[in-house]
Amino acid sequence: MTDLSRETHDISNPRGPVMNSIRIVLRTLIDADHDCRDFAKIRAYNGVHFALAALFPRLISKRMLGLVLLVQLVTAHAYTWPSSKLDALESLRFDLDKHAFAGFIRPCDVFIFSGPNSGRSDAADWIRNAYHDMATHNIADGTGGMDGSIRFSEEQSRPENAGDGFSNTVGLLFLEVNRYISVADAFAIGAIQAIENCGGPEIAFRGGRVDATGPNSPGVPEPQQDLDEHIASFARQGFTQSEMIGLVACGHSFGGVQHDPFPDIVPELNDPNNTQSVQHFDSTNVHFDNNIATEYISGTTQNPLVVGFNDTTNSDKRIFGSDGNATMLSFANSPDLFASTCATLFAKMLDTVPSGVQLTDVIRALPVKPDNVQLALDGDTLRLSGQLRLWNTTGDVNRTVRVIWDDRVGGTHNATLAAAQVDTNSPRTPAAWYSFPVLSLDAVAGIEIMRFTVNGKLEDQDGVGFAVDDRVVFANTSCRTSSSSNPLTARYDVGVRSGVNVTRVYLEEDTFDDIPLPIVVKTDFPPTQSTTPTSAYSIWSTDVSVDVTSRPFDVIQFSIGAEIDGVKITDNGQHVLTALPLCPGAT
Ligand code: HEM
Repeated sequence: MTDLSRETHDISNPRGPVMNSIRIVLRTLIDADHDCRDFAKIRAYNGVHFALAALFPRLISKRMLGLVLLVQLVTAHAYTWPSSKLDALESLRFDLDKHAFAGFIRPCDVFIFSGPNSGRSDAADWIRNAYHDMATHNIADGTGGMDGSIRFSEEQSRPENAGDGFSNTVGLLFLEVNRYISVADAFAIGAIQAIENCGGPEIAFRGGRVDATGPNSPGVPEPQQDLDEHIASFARQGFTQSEMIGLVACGHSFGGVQHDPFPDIVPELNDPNNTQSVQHFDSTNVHFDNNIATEYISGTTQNPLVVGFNDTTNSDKRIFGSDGNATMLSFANSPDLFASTCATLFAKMLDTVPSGVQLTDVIRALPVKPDNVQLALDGDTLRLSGQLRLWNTTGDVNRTVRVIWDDRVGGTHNATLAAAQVDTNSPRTPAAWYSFPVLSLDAVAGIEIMRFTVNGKLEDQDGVGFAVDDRVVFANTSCRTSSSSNPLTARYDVGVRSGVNVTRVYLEEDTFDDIPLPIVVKTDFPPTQSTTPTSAYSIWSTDVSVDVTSRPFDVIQFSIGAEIDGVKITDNGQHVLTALPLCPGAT
């Protein structure tokens, strides 16, 4: 029997209650490197061709350039499902309703750390959090940037990071961190969702930020610094003076300055509708709009960094006025210009990463996306379950959606999906969800590829299809070996397809190390085929025992991983231990 509590790193309560709660969220690892597209290579390839074309126009045919352009267009718009990392990033980026953090920014004035009327909002905290994470960047030496370093208490305790907005943000956004979603990617998506969900423009998102393992050098601008210091600070971060004006105005479309961390800027307001005494930057502090500029230009602004009683800390006044108000005037005159400028600047801010970090292309929503597709072995049958998302589609009771799948022996089968729900709450784009019926597949025939039809129109990823891996699957004979609540004990069974070169099978448990960074703890299955083999699969089994004394809030769940021909795969499943049935005879 494998004692997971001993095999696991000692992660018991490394960072207090927040870390305890984040460990509830368990998902999958960087092992999925086999299915990550190599964007670096594609970009390098394209770059070389364009450079050659510029130098030797006759050598590179128009046709070839057209091909390169096409490759760029395609890679900028979609990726091929499945890709564990891109699927997870795409989901967090677009499926707001599927993720816990939607409730923290919807409606936009939610501030879950206090009752209503606090004057604060999670949305404003998340935007400021992203800026302060990025603002340590040094364009000269490539250090700092969006790398999640603001999660370290050493960084949070610096005067430049005054207030509890960062610890609040880290606590909430860590809920979405896992082997596929770095802390910094979660911070970036959190800021994007806050902005888009609260009236802001659509912001291009690239994934792949790499988390720092310790705090960065200080470098976030502070209000008492003078204009030259701010221009120099933004230049060090990689922003021109006019970009500085824009980015500050865009960020300060949300939130305000609190009395508590900034008593020299904002007095106690003694307002029951603003219990944390926040003097807001504009009159629409939980909504993105150009009021930050119109109120500034019209002279009605109450922005505490413009009309604060202490002129030393009126940094927005100095910054906004540093080009004779030209930029702010243009923003005041055009909400569209303000929105498009902010979309560009926010994206630049979020894409400012330490040198060497290679971000993906902009991640766009897949028009047709299977979700949570799972296979489970049940005797001689494979049970296929899952969902399908149709993007940018409203509910239509008359729509017929079918799944078609090819098995391994030349057969083709199909079934109709049931309409499940329509998400209309995404900031802009509705999505219709469909559920697979319980599908029983002959285990010997297995499954290779799915396709879908929507009202008869074929959706098959341009002929590639949607691949399903039936080589190593969870087996429904898995069960709890005792009803004890501590330790929790179970036997996990996995079906390994006959004839497949499987060198290793293991349970994966997503958790965090002491840094904290997401890790996957693996528990190997002994390479024996102990229980009755089905005609198509042999069964590998392992016992687990988990001492939950130090992790009372954790959901103990595992995914199934394996190495086949030296390549790691995972089912990305969430096989919850307490959801397993009791084994026959167990008490
Ligand atoms: C010279 C540059 C900047 C200075 C001196 C500055 C200063 C400040 C100060 C003193 C606060 C009050 C914080 C609190 O009370 O908790 C604040 C809030 C905020 N800042 Fe800035 N800021 C700057 C640039 C930016 C930028 C570039 C962004 C984003 C793009 C940004 C986004 C925010 C947001 C969203 C808040 C509101 C936070 C909340 O209400 O919880 N700031 N800023």
